[in-house]
Amino acid sequence: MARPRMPLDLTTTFTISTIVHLLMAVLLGLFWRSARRRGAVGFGWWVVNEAVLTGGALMLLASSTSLGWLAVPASNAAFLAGMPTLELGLRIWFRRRIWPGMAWRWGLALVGFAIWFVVWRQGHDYATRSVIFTALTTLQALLFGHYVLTQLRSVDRPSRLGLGLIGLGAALIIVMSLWRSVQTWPYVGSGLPAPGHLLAVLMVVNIAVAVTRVSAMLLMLHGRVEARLQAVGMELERRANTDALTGVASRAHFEAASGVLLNQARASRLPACLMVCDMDGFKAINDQLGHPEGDAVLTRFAALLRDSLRQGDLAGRLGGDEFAVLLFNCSPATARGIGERLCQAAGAVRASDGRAISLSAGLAVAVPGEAFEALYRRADRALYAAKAAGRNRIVADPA
Ligand SMILES: Nc1nc2c(ncn2[C@@H]2O[C@H](COP(=O)(O)OP(=O)(O)OP(=O)(O)O)[C@@H](O)[C@H]2O)c(=O)[nH]1
Repeated sequence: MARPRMPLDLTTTFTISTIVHLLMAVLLGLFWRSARRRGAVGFGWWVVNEAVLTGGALMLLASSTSLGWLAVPASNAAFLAGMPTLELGLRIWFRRRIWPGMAWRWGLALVGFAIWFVVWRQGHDYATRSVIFTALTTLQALLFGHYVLTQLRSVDRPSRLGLGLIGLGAALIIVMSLWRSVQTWPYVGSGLPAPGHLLAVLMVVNIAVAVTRVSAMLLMLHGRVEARLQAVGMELERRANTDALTGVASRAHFEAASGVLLNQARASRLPACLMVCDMDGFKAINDQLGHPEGDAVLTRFAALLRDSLRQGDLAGRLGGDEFAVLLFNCSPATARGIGERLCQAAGAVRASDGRAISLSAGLAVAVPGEAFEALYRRADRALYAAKAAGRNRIVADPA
């Protein structure tokens, strides 16, 4: 058989390979430093993965030196460990179980290496070892690709995009390994070196896979950071909208949301009422039993208020012991009934010394097109009328 032309020799191939993996490892390492602060657990394993592959490529370079006896098996071990390390990173990243799924992966890497080692020790040539190696890599890539596919369903964009890219990398490895086997097969047992065009294509695919994988990881990291920022934003919004002590709407949120509900009521010609209520003699609870007990009574009352409302109604704390409820799609008669039941139920809220609380409430029915401020003024006037009439009652604004 004629010796084929060699456009690319082994040393150049391994040198390029080492540089590519080293660059990727450094790039990922830099991102990892910032990702760690944001809690991107698992990302570090991808840096390790790239470092292992760099080590593998470096040892391949050294295989033509006197260190060859150590470098050749060590580099093959590194490449066989590459795929399971990447999957380990993914599993930690997505907080998935590591065992028993990983046992198969590491088992295959170990057994595969043992087979390759025996073949190498028996003195078989490069082409024979290469065919065995590509068969093992194909199997590893198939298992890894299957894992990536099972994860695709359970993650959101852009993690899905990242996983898709990683899956593409695995598919590239499978196609390449099969092609490499077909190309190398005629040389098995011939003792000839690998054909040059094979090395060139391998190199290009190697670079493509490395770049694909690193881009995928960065994309996924970006997705994680975005998701965290979104969660933090939502939490901040929730805190701003909620009264910290009682858990009902804060004053600002109650006013804004009431404005929206009143507009909706007007547009759909539905009745809406505002009820403002204030505990009677609350100051005495604070003065006699202490501020913390006052807080506890406020919290208990707010829970009762939330439980007494229908879906679609809005409860808020306007300040101190004053609460308000916007009753949406609620007739004046129903609103009055709700208010009376609430005043009655308030008696079940007791302070630590056993005293029951009572409630005064003012009710105003929204005039279509009326602004929240005007409606509130009328409900507040009714509340004062309830206080003036002896407390523990509900008074409706006559307008
Ligand atoms: N424990 C507690 N007390 C508060 C809080 N905010 C305001 N207060 C107190 O609540 C009390 C409100 O008292 P008022 O509603 O004016 O008076 P009251 O004793 O309920 O009397 P009437 O409303 O006239 O029946 C004041 O003493 C405030 O200091 C709070 O977050 N926690």
